Amino acid sequence: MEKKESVIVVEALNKSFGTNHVLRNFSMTVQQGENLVILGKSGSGKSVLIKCIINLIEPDSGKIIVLGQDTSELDQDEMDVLRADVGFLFQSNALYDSMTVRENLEFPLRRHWTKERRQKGAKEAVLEALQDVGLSHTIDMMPAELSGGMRKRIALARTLILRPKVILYDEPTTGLDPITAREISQLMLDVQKKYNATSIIISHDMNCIRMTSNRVIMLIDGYGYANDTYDNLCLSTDPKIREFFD
Ligand SMILES: Nc1ncnc2c1ncn2[C@@H]1O[C@H](COP(=O)(O)OP(=O)(O)OP(=O)(O)O)[C@@H](O)[C@H]1O
Repeated sequence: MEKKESVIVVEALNKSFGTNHVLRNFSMTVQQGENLVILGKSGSGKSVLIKCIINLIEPDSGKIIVLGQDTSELDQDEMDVLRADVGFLFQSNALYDSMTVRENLEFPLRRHWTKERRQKGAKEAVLEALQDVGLSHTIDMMPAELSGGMRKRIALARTLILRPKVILYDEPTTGLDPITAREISQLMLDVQKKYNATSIIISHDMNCIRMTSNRVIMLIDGYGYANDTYDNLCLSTDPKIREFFD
């Protein structure tokens, strides 16, 4: 089998808040081009894990390597550079309501691109990102004029505009109707294919997980309880796993 590069490595991660031991010796590896789903009950520590990976929360112990760099060794500037390679799709979408779609998409370029690069490439970058999510016609619209599914697509376009090597999806289909949720899942697959991006997806939506995952890690009591494909987990008779699939 082809040996792929590890894009994210988490080793023996521990994180507690007082007596609440959220992550206990948690380890995982995400390979280049892979869509990895983290599945766990509410409060199981999925968001804490993602926040540790992008250094928004400091772990108590353990090691996190993102794109070959040990995040604990990076200063603020180096972390900012790394964050440009790690796109985050927030559950809330986090679009700016007072800006048009175009301005929302230009926003990350202001922070991460030089002025010269912006002047040369911003227009094309916005157009391509909108094309990727099938919403070129919304360029001059305001977020309030868009449906929930369209806002999610625009938020994804804004994530894609910096061509991230890694995309972190936080419950990408929550709050959407089943048909729109399916369209977003398909779009996530299209993005994986087009950009060969590596993704971590936090989700409870079993349809989304079935469609998008190459592998699923189940986070239970702070441990990586199971680590397998959706299809294999589906066949498991373990009651803790069945809880999610029945
Ligand atoms: N900054 C914080 N301070 C104290 N406790 C926190 C903090 N952030 C998270 N926690 C606690 O860590 C635990 C895991 O929270 P987390 O948000 O990671 O859960 P989750 O699996 O993402 O849940 P959900 O699916 O509901 O979003 C919870 O008990 C939460 O109260």
